[in-house]
Amino acid sequence: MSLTPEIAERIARARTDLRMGLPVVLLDGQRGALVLAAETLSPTRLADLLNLPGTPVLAITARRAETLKARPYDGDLARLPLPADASPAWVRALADPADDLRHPMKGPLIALRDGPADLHRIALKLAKSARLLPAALVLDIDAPREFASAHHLTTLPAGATHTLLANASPMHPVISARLPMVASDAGRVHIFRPEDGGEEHYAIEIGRPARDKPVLARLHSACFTGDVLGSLKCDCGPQLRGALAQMGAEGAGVLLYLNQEGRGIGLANKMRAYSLQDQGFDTVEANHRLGFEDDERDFRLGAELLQRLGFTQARLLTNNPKKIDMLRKNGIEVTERVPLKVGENAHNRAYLATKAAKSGHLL
Ligand SMILES: Nc1nc2c(ncn2[C@@H]2O[C@H](COP(=O)(O)OP(=O)(O)OP(=O)(O)O)[C@@H](O)[C@H]2O)c(=O)[nH]1
Ligand SMILES: [Zn+2]
Repeated sequence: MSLTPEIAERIARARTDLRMGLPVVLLDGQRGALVLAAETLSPTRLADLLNLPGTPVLAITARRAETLKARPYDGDLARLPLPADASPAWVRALADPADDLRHPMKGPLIALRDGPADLHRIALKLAKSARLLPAALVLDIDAPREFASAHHLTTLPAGATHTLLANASPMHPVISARLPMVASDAGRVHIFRPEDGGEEHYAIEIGRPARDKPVLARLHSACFTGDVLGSLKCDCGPQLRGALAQMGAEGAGVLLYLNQEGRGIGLANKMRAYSLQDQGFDTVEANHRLGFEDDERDFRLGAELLQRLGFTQARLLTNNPKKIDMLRKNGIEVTERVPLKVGENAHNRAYLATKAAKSGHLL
């Protein structure tokens, strides 16, 4: 009945469970697996996990496996069996690259070749969507439904979870209100909320842009450090203010403020990436060492929000061709790329050069 949570709602619960260090149970027919996030694993929960029948494995992404010199036999991930005496420090050292340079020899790590990896893949997707380090402990268990019920654990059907995590959740408008800003007196903020319990996103409309003409638009990804603190490590703050100023000067535009902090890895992971950058890695290498792709954002969201606001054509303020491709693939005609070159300084010059060299940004 409708008072029972649907799968998207159970996934939202599962994210919270994993962030608190609780296990969740993935179900696949008669099979099932217990999943715990490596980042939030407590010593007592690890001890109890090791006391269950079977050998838990640590699933890590192929990116993290590359740094650890483990073979990702499953393609996009590697499964590392836990030694019987595995400690929380052992798990932590494999999941978190913070101490890689101080303790470089973690191996040799022998990854599993045989057996299915589908539940491990879902476990990693769940950890990423919970904005945790992408590393998860997975243990196949017998009678998974009974186990989950006895221990009050959230259960998720594997197939449907995989599908839902791969698709952007529908967004719904919540409220909009007028907001006079430095850039324009005629500002309006719209709040959108996804169905899956994820982050809300905002649209800042300047003036009343015509719906039947290309709108001056910006897809801005949240950057707490740049937008709020005035960080000099990136160009986000000046880009945010520059885009709003241009919309104010033209009298019309729409800026989507997408809460995809740190190119979609979350603020804690972005600060982990900054800590690796302090050790000498560039922005792309740091993401890879953490186990992430260079960019984990989903720009389908931008297309959906533009459409919800009634726009089908945009003049896009960006230096990132991937944003243009994604909008075009998702039903928005990008009639023009409007370059947004502001905020270069001595601290972010290398960062901007790396984005141009490795991530395809236009100079
Ligand atoms: N993971 C990670 N994220 C970063 C780093 N520096 C900045 N960011 C994030 O990168 C994103 C920058 O977003 P945008 O400026 O919208 O995107 P862009 O891909 O540079 O494209 P354009 O600015 O449109 O050319 C924000 O979410 C920042 O939080 C970093 O070193 N590592
Ligand atoms: Zn930034």
